[in-house]
Amino acid sequence: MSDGRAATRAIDAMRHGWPVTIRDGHATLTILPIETSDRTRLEQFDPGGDALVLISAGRAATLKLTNQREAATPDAPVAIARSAWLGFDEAMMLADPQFDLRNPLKGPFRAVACPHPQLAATALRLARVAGLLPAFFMHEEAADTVVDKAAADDIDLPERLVIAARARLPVERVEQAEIVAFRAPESGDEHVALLIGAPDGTAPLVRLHSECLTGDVFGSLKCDCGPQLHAAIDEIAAAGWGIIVYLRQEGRGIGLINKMRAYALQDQGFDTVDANTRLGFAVDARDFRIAARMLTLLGQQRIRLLTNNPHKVDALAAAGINVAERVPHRLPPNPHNARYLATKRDRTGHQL
Ligand SMILES: Nc1nc2c(ncn2[C@@H]2O[C@H](COP(=O)(O)OP(=O)(O)OP(=O)(O)O)[C@@H](O)[C@H]2O)c(=O)[nH]1
Ligand SMILES: [Zn+2]
Repeated sequence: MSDGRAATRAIDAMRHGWPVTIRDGHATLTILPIETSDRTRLEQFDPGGDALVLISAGRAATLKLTNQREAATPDAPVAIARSAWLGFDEAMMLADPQFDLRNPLKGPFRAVACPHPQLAATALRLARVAGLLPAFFMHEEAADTVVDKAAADDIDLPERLVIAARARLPVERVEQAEIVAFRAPESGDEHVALLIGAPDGTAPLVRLHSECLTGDVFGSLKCDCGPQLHAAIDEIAAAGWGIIVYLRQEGRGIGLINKMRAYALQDQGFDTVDANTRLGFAVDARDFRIAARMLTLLGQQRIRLLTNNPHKVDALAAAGINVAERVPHRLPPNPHNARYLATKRDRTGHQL
């Protein structure tokens, strides 16, 4: 089993703006997240000015840096050489898309062959887990905090998820309900399932709901999450029994702060897909194996799934869950989320 402590320490260091070394055998790559660093830290990290800047392929495409790359694979991380004028502020412009439309980028940027592309890919993944912009300064000298690539890649593996507690939880829309809390030892994520009604031997009606603080708590009109959650509780209650699997995968897995950044880009006119790509993330960064593991721990491997997203059905099936039926979960649009729903239909394969 890989060392989960080292991976957790790496995430913590990144959030604090401390460098982290990712190691695979003798190969090392040391990264300093741009978002949590500053001029002084950069000076300490790279006194000679010869570190590289690491960004994702999606961000590089947005910045039109891809055609200069040597790498043949379109998803490969992109390295940019620092030059005398590429200081901390300029690197922040590379990292954070909020200024893309306001500030014409300095340049020319020189994309160079990315050292240790596999380690760089792990670094970008860790940024997502840490909820940080996927952009780093990097060099090859070792830092104090070291994590093996295998341990870093394992940090949000669902296999070690366990049931931590369960209790009766009558809720506004249905009194017969029980909440089950799960803990993911490495990442510390606390996922929950709301069991509604009483098992009757049939396949439960299940809703996979990904956390949406803005929709679930504040009633945001930008998305359909809140109404979908409430309608799902009602439908499950009406069906007799079922489960809300509430996944702590805010913003389709990019975290709350990055989702707010995506919203700011949407205010500039980009849709939900392009906003994620401009930030340097996958359009959907969720791992539905977590949901499969939760259902398995609950003893429910044959389900009916409330969703419009065929990808959820495929991902559960790939993780060993028998989805006997997909039940559509459509709700009327409002003026604020109509474009969001149209984008889901037109660009991410939702059956709306
Ligand atoms: N990154 C990002 N995440 C968003 C945005 N709008 C909503 N979300 C997140 O999207 C997730 C909601 O997705 P779900 O309701 O599970 O569903 P779905 O993939 O659309 O599929 P359905 O089951 O058909 O509803 C939540 O984690 C929200 O926080 C956005 O504009 N950007
Ligand atoms: Zn939402």
